[in-house]
Amino acid sequence: MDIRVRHASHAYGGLAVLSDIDLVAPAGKILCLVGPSGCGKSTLLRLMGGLERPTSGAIELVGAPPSGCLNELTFVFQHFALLPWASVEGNVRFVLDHHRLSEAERAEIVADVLARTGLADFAEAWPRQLSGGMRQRVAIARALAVRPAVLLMDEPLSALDSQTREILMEDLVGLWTRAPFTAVYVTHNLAEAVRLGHAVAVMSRRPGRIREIVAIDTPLSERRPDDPELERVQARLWSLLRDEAIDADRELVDG
Ligand SMILES: Nc1ncnc2c1ncn2[C@@H]1O[C@H](COP(=O)(O)OP(=O)(O)OP(=O)(O)O)[C@@H](O)[C@H]1O
Repeated sequence: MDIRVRHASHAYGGLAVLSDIDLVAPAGKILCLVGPSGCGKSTLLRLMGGLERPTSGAIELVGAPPSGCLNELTFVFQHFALLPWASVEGNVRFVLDHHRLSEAERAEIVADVLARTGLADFAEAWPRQLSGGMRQRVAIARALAVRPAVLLMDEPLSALDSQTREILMEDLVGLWTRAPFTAVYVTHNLAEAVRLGHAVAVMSRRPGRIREIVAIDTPLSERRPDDPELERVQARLWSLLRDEAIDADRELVDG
């Protein structure tokens, strides 16, 4: 399923946050959104997910959802928001509770996503026993359990240390390579954007506009941290962002 943003603008009261965003997140690809602090990345993601309505313009879902889709749009946030009183398995099971599924179907989905995210041996563990990386795996497993048409990810790795981030990036690439999903992925981190994005949409400072969409052709599974082509793309992204980021930073200090 594609998610299409049609000339969307958004304001909070008198604060214009997004201006005339026209963008497609194509089915089966990961679209990264980068931009200076406060430019409206999370707001755009929330509009895409239907948590807010744009002040003007529209958001459309186009095409058929994947087979077995229980929720078309699912979020993964920076903070994992796991249920502390439920085990890993219980946390995943929870999102299936209000869907009409047999017990066997439910068990199959839970076992499948726990295996895909490397959590099969941790099914009985409690969130408090898990490292940050493992907790975020649970959040990803929970999101995948509903077989979403589009996975909306808001800085999912930014609370993690750099080594864990690297491992989870490899996990996400593995998950996508084995079973391609559609995702919109907000990040501050350009290295993450060039590792995970089939395309990277660069936003201007607030009110956020799309400055440019940079496509990256290297297959995800062939991307390495020190790949010179990716370093070149990352430098290009930084050249697009640098002045906007400096101005956004000044705006926050002055404001
Ligand atoms: N619910 C809200 N009510 C009022 N203002 C809001 C609300 N949510 C966000 N804002 C403001 O809208 C602007 C854009 O916020 P948003 O979180 O979308 O930006 P962002 O690019 O994701 O920021 P960051 O990179 O810092 O995470 C900011 O100035 C923020 O303070």
